[in-house]
Amino acid sequence: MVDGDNTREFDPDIVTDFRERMSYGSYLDLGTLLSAQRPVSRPPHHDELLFIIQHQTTELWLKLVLHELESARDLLRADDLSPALKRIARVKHIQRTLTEQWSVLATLTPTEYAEFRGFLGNSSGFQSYQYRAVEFVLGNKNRRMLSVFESDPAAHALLAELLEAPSIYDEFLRYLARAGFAVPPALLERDVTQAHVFAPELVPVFREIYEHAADHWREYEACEEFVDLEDNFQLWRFRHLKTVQRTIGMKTGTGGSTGAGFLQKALELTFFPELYAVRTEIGTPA
Ligand code: HEM
Ligand SMILES: N[C@@H](CC(=O)c1ccccc1NC=O)C(=O)O
Repeated sequence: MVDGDNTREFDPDIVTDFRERMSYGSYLDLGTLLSAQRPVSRPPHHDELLFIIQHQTTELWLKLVLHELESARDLLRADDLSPALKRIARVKHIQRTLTEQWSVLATLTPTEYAEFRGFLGNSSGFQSYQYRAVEFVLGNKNRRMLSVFESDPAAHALLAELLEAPSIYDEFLRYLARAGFAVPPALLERDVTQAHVFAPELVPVFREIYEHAADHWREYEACEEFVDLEDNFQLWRFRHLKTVQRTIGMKTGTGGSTGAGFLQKALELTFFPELYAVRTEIGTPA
């Protein structure tokens, strides 16, 4: 119960002396985290803090997404399907948060944004290496993207490593092959530095899994998790496009692209096309 003055008494053992103890702020390195919001507009524009924090929180969540997806990929390689699915389940929640978060930035009006946009120079989300890393881990490889990071050796090295490594989908297909499914050998030996392209010969493998789900329950669940991942990723892209349209209309992007038109084309990129193609065939004669 609280006192009549609507304050709460400290419990007797509440710790208040942190001279020699780890505190909340020191554990989380809040000094570093909370000094990293440095508006560039002059005089500082009120809304630039929103813009910075929206991006920084996205980057923090992307860091965790990458951590979980790389781990899920490695677990698949080790035939540890259940823990891999646990990782993916977490990623899905983060994706939902990231998609929901667009509503905060949508409170930035076109007029407000135009007042500080000029200070952003050529910086753009196109240069987010973590976003690109997530695309690579999911299998949408594109060597050209590395050129953006020539001046950032650490980012370049990470992307180069992920470009050369099998994606989470490559590892899933290899897992299925080891489990006895007739995954086309060409897919297992493909050049993993290239984007995965639709392979019609893979669709019958998924058809078998979906039409005999009771016999392949774990694989069936895994397939649906992958579809959820792609679905969520596309929802984020769509919300980005819609936010861009309402904020800068058809203006060209600070990164040098045509802007909304360029982002629209990203909606046609696909990570796991065979998992969508199988839907057309389910329940039709073989
Ligand atoms: C008012 C808000 C925003 C506007 C007007 C905007 C605009 C744009 C535009 C025009 C592009 C195309 C590249 C270019 O020429 O610049 C782009 C790309 C991108 N933006 Fe944003 N953006 C906004 C917010 C965000 C936020 C909050 C994020 C989160 C990190 C983000 C991440 C990205 C990414 C990852 C790309 C590359 C997409 C791709 O390659 O398909 N953007 N943005
Ligand atoms: N490309 C955006 C600028 C922008 O949104 C941005 C600028 C710096 C850092 C991140 C950004 N976010 C997404 O592109 C524009 O053309 O207005």
